[in-house]
Amino acid sequence: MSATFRVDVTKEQFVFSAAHFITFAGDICERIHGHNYGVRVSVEGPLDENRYVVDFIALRDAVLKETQRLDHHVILPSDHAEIIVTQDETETTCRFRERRWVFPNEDCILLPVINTTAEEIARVIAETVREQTQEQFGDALNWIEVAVDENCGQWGVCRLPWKA
Ligand SMILES: Nc1nc2c(c(=O)[nH]1)N=C([C@H](O)[C@H](O)COP(=O)(O)OP(=O)(O)OP(=O)(O)O)CN2
Repeated sequence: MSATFRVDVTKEQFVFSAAHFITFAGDICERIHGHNYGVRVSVEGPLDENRYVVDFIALRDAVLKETQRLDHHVILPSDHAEIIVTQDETETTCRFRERRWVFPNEDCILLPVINTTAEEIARVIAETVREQTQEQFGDALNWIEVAVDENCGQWGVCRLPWKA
């Protein structure tokens, strides 16, 4: 069997603090609460002329850009069937049945997810990092995986093929 190679990057700076709430079991909607999310990223592929899969630093910087974008925001889903998010010039209003939350626009990040679970947030980070680094890293890689830790060891993980 031939060798396979992968890089894993996880840094203290990858922690982002954000508020969210999810629905589960059909109609239970959590109270808004926060997590200090942690992130790990992995990429698998052949070694290049430097004997790298990819440069740690370039991968680190792409993830940092995304964790910094999410840090200190309320993360809301844009694709949930019942959490309805609307925005006017200044405010973001979020409704779930009879409940309503209102935030300044600048405090919110809408993600293209059904529910803001760790798995879904991992997918969004993986898609964004893949898109940002694809030109630089080329197309020989096999996959990218992002893991998001919601609470000291509760990880949601998403692996995407390198070629979208
Ligand atoms: N597979 C997943 N399971 C759960 C997710 C998730 O994203 N993926 N998310 C949640 C909730 O968001 C929940 O709020 C998790 O938060 P946590 O603080 O861990 O909940 P606890 O009740 O365990 O909190 P304590 O601080 O430990 O009391 C649930 N499941």
